[in-house]
Amino acid sequence: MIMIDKAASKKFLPKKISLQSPRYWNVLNTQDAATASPSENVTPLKKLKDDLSSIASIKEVREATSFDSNEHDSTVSIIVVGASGDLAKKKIFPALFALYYEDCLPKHFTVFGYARSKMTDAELRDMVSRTLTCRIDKRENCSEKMEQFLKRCFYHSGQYDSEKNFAELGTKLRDHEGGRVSNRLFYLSIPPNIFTEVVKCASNSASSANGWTRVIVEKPFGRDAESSAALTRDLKQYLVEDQIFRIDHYLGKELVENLSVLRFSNLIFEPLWSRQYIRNVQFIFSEDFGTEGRGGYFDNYGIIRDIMQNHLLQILALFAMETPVSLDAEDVRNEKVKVLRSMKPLQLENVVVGQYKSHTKGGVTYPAYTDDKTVPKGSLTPTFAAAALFINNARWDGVPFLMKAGKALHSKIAEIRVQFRHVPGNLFNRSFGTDLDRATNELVIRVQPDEGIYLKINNKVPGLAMRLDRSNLNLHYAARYSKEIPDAYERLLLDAIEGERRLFIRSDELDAAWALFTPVLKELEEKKVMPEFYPYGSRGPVGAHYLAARHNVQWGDISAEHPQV
Ligand SMILES: NC(=O)C1=CN([C@@H]2O[C@H](COP(=O)(O)OP(=O)(O)OC[C@H]3O[C@@H](n4cnc5c(N)ncnc54)[C@H](OP(=O)(O)O)[C@@H]3O)[C@@H](O)[C@H]2O)C=CC1
Ligand SMILES: O=C1O[C@H](COP(=O)(O)O)[C@@H](O)[C@H](O)[C@H]1O
Repeated sequence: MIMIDKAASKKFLPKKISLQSPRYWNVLNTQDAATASPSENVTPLKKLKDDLSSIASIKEVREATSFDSNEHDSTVSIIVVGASGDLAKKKIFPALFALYYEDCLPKHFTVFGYARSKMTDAELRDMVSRTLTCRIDKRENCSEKMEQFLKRCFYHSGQYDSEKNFAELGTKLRDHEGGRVSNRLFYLSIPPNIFTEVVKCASNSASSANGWTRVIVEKPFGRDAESSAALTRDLKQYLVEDQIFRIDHYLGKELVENLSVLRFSNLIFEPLWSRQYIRNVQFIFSEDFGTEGRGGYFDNYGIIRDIMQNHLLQILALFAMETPVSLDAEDVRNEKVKVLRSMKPLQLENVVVGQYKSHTKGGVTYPAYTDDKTVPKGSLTPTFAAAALFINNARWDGVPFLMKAGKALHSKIAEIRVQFRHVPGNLFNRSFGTDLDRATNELVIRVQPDEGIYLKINNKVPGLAMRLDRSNLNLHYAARYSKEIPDAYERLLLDAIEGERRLFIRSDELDAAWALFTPVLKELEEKKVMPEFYPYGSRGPVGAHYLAARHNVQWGDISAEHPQV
């Protein structure tokens, strides 16, 4: 067995990139940055911007600023393991094409699909071509670019536990690398029960001999603290932590990435970001479709593992963390871990679970969760959950952090709602009638769809009377920015290629996340807690409102009107 040479792999571990990445520098080359006010902090970057002022595309910036003098002599091979599957078709190949389209991929790159299905290169290209679209705002040379991209895509059929098949893949990769320094990124887009065998075969028989080898691991990372720790232990027989890129695609979403910018580069928010001014924070995820087609996977996990333990908890950690020492991956992840480890153990009494049932509306009958043939009859798996969490630290003591996630609800939305405290001794109390709660400020960060940030403020209605209403200071992305927002997988794939780990989950973060949810998940299962049934397409179980009310909270999305321009 050829173990990964840890010394060698360390040697090829990437440089610290973070804000040093040319991609991040390029931000300052945009029209918006040109309007940034001068400050000491900006000076070195401004200088860089000036130096780069004649450079137009991201690719040119990458080339002009490359730290790596060997970049032109090195190759990157991206191996999509499970290439015949849903995620590969839906997200990974389209994201790779988008990066190619934007000239963000290295000069020498190759994409290899790997799966058991028999396919020729041409058949893979045909499959991939059906999934590709061009940017809405930039359709020039689209078909030409697609053709060029597809020429870089290849396929190798093999078993997931066959070192021989991976060695064959390795040989093909070597042929394509043509003697250059070889860097290899394996994307495990396969069911989790085969992660370890694939990593074993890939590392033993197809890892790079002279460059880096990285592995992107899709969720789920286990289904509780023990299985997650076992998975990490198993992977670490073949990889060092720095080679493992645990993906949580919510961290790649534009508005989630913007959270730190909003907090740490605007003086007006950070001083308010604590128990002193914030009454509660809400993390809301809802989908207007059920688990159709994924019931088999979902029934073993449920909504708490599928959405809360990872996507929503990651957002919470970013929201609540202290200011990191820097934006380097380790500094940011250190702060996130501290938040997760400061959380009060989640009690069953602070959790509500639900499951959707069939509902007929406008002559259309929508199925119940258990109507899916891949779901066992009588399954108690929650398709909805709400939870009240608390952070036992000086900044957040006593502030309820509410989460709500559900499938087959009335809308598709993901948002963060920050409800501020009442204005003490408010002079305008009488102008609001009796519902003072409605007069508190609320900051809404709409992660998707129709990205935006708006702040609900009280405002005088123009006229001779002293009448107040609630209005929105509204940053609506579609109106403000003409550029299309990249898909989360684009950002994360590019980060993995560049060795930027900030948006990937470190093993101690994962342990802390599971430590928080595992006891309550076990209790739900052991006690066979009955989910509250809610009709497909509804707003979910009323239990979620009682839970919020017990913590003096009203869900902000209930009466929400979503402002646009
Ligand atoms: N689909 C999605 O939207 C999301 C998926 N994920 C995660 O990404 C990974 C891939 O997801 P997805 O593409 O939906 O998965 P699929 O079920 O489509 O599986 C991907 C490929 O793996 C192979 N495969 C499937 N089942 C097995 C099995 N039991 N044993 C061995 N090989 C198998 C198949 O390829 P072949 O038969 O050709 O070898 C299949 O095409 C999973 O870990 C999933 O949890 C995460 C977030 C969202
Ligand atoms: O990880 C998952 O995310 C999707 C939702 O992702 P989005 O980017 O479309 O919001 C969810 O549907 C799926 O159940 C879950 O596994």
